[in-house]
Amino acid sequence: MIRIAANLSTLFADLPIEARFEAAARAGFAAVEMQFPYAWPARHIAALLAANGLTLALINAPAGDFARGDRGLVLGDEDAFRRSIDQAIAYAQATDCRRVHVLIGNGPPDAVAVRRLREAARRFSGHGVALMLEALNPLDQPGYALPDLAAADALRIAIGEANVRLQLDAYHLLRSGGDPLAAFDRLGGHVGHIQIADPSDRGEPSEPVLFDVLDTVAASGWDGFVGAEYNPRGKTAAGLGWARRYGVVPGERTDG
Ligand SMILES: O=C(O)[C@@H](O)C(=O)CO
Ligand SMILES: [Mg+2]
Repeated sequence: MIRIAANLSTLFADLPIEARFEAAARAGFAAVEMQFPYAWPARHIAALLAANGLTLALINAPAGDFARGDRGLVLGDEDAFRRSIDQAIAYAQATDCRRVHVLIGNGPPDAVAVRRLREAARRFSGHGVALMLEALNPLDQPGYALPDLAAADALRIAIGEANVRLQLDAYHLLRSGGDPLAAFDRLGGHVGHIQIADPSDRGEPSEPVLFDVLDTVAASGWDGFVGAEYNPRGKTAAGLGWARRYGVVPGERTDG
């Protein structure tokens, strides 16, 4: 059975953080992910996970000031990047989270970026954490270092550490004309996390290709999590019908 994780930065986002965890558990999720948990102490997040019987599948490392246009710290000041990795490790340890997405920044990843990411991956490895690389589509995120999965995979290979994995976000791929099924077929062995949203408006999954992706991934025996990283068109709980066939059913939780 495929494991769907509620992205608590986008789902139930109208609720205070404590209520988001409760609502995810009540809706039938056994796992959650968070883009940036850093506004809350790590021990608070850990307590919310424990109280609601949830696994934290993925967090992002701090990526700078999103509102100002930052999309990662790898290409910037070395100390700021190191501090972001320190903070990500502290949160991953406190919450037993095994995947940390490191956003790169705007501009092509150069040799310095490769070296910094290799050091970060080695540090993550000591804590049982995988370093995730995700492509962000150029329509929404012009200038981002990894505009497609091929660029993310090239960077993975250049870094050359076994715990560097791809984060296949079907929304980003579809939005820029990519084919997530072909991508999974080609690179599935290196994919450590998947995310979905409808390509039309980043809302609830409705395009048939997304269900083809989920069914193909489930049939393949791939054992990661699929993050529901979308912006609900209405109340989150009312839009979760799509997830029932993947085991997200109120009152019928399976283990994350
Ligand atoms: O798809 C996205 O935008 C996210 O997965 C992300 O981590 C950047 O915030
Ligand atoms: Mg994503």
